[in-house]
Amino acid sequence: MSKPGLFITFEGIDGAGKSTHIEGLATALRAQGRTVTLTREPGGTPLAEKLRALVLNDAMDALTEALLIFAARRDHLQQVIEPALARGDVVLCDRFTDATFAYQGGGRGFDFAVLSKLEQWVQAVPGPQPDFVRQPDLTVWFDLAPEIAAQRLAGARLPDRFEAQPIEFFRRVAEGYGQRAAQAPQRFARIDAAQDRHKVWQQLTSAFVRRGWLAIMVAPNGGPA
Ligand SMILES: Nc1ncnc2c1ncn2[C@@H]1O[C@H](COP(=O)(O)OP(=O)(O)O)[C@@H](O)[C@H]1O
Ligand SMILES: Cc1cn([C@H]2C[C@H](O)[C@@H](COP(=O)(O)OP(=O)(O)O)O2)c(=O)[nH]c1=O
Repeated sequence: MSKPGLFITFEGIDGAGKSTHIEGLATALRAQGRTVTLTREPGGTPLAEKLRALVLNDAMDALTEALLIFAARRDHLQQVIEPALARGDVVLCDRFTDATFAYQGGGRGFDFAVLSKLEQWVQAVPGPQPDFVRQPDLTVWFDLAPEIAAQRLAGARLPDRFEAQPIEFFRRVAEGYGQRAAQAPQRFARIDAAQDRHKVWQQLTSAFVRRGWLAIMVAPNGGPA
C-alpha cells in the first residue's frame, strides 16, 4: 500500500534560512523513495502567483491583503495541495497560514478572530469528518532574532513590501509565530536558526527522523551526513 500524504510547512521571518534548506530536504526525501511536491505561499498556482505579485508589490489595506492571501491559499489548496496529498506525496510548502497570523496578525496588527474565521472557511476541504479543516502535519519553524535576519539579508536581495519593513515589524511577526507555536506545540518543530547551516540542517533532518519520515540522517545532497 502506498504511504499516506504528508503536509509539511516551513515558517519564520524573512532571512531565517528556510529557502536554504527546502530543496535539500526534497532531495533527501526523494532519495528515500518519496514523491515530493515543492510549493510556496502566497503562490503555487498560476492564479495564486498573480495574487502573490500584487500582495508583495502593491500598496493595499490590511483586510485586502488578508483576503488576497487567503484567496490565493484556497486556489493553491484545491489545485495543488489536496490532489498531491491524495496521491500520497510529501508536500513541502514554503509558508502557509501561520505566516498570515504572524505577518498580517502580528506584524500588521490585523484582527486574529477574523483570520481564524478565514482559516476555517478556506481550509475546509473534503476529509475524514464533515467539518474537516486542513492543517499541516508538521510546521518547521526557523526561529531567528530579527537583528540577525536583517544582517543576513542586508544586500542579499531587493526587498519586497514585507522585507522593507522596519525591525519592529519583524519583532511582532516573530512574536506572532511564537504565539501560534504555543497554541499547537505538537504541530511545530522549532529550529534554532541562529546556528550555522550544517547545524540547522541537522536539526531539520532530526525532526524528520524522529517522526519516521527519514530513515537516516542525510546530507543536503541526499547522501549520508
Ligand atoms: N545558518 C545560516 N547562517 C548564516 N547565513 C545563513 C544561514 N542560512 C541561510 N543563510 C543566508 O541568509 C540569507 C537568507 O536565507 P534564506 O534561506 O533566503 O532565508 P528565507 O528563505 O528564510 O528568507 C541568505 O543569504 C542565506 O545564504
Ligand atoms: C504566506 C504569507 C506570506 N507573507 C509574506 C512573508 C514574506 O515576506 C512574503 C513572501 O514570502 P517568501 O516566499 O518567504 O519570500 P522570499 O522568497 O522572498 O523569502 O510574503 C505574508 O505576509 N502572509 C502570508 O500569509
